[in-house]
Amino acid sequence: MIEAKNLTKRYGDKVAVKDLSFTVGPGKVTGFLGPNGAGKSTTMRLLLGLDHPDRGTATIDGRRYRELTTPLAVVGALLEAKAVHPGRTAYNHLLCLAQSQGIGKKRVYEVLDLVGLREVAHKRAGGFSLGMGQRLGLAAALLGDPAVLVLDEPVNGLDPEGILWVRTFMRQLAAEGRTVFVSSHLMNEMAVTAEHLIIIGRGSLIADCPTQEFIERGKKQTVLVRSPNADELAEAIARAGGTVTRSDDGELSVEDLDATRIGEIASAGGHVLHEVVPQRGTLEEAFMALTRESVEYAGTGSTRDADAPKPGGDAQ
Ligand SMILES: Nc1ncnc2c1ncn2[C@@H]1O[C@H](COP(=O)(O)OP(=O)(O)OP(=O)(O)O)[C@@H](O)[C@H]1O
Repeated sequence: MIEAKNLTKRYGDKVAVKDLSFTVGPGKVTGFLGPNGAGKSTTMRLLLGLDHPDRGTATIDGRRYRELTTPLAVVGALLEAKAVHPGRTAYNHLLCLAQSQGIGKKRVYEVLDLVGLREVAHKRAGGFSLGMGQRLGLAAALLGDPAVLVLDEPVNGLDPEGILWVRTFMRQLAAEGRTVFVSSHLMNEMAVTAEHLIIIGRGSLIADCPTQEFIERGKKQTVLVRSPNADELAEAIARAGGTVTRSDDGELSVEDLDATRIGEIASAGGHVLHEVVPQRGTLEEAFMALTRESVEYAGTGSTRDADAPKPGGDAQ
């Protein structure tokens, strides 16, 4: 279990994280989302004892990182893909980490198997692809068999096969009962990977809820209806309380009634239906709607600031 309580961190005049409180529970993947500069990396650094909060606490299983005597056995972290000496073999890299905390060789081979790197264990990590580097990072995070994993952008830059592998692996780790806390800019990816979301903007909490609930909150649900009897059907739907918008090609967009009810109305009136399709919003739409206010440099239209948000730029 991860807990942030009134976490606040300033860099000079800049408040990177502001009175942020949340908990991340076990058994599911929790996504950590926010626009550029929202404070995600700072929060993860505070959690992992790499920086100190000005106020508040960040704890893992009730203890601050620096209070952990064998941190690898409590929390595994993946912060940067290539934080490995390029001349070192995968095996030696893991062995050095393991030995620093009294973990044996057997576990090194176990984690190499877990991430599918056993065959290249004695190859230099410098020659690894990005995907192999991520696998090695995950192997390192798992060395102490921790119940908590903190992963910063684990699928960034990976090809579809690599993304699928990391997604499946994270879900598997969560299914084993671990707490998996993962930051990402890839909305579509988070929508299918994370069961729960913690969303921040300008260092403050915007949402802490199940992914599905967040998507539904972001967009009013509509149902697309096609029928050769569109006029009569539109009237019947309106009489039943639906709000109907008709497009030029005769397609109906219905709010305030669900697809089942629309099917019943059509059937009762003897109207032929060609299509009844619930239109679900995407996580990206919900995210854009809810974080618009929180984007640091919104609306400047400027390309001068490297930190400026990239609306829609994270779509896959
Ligand atoms: N060491 C630092 N010194 C000064 N300002 C910092 C430092 N680290 C972060 N900041 C500022 O704090 C804010 C939050 O940054 P942070 O990197 O935590 O955001 P983020 O959500 O991880 O963003 P991104 O998605 O772009 O990585 C930003 O405005 C950033 O410029």
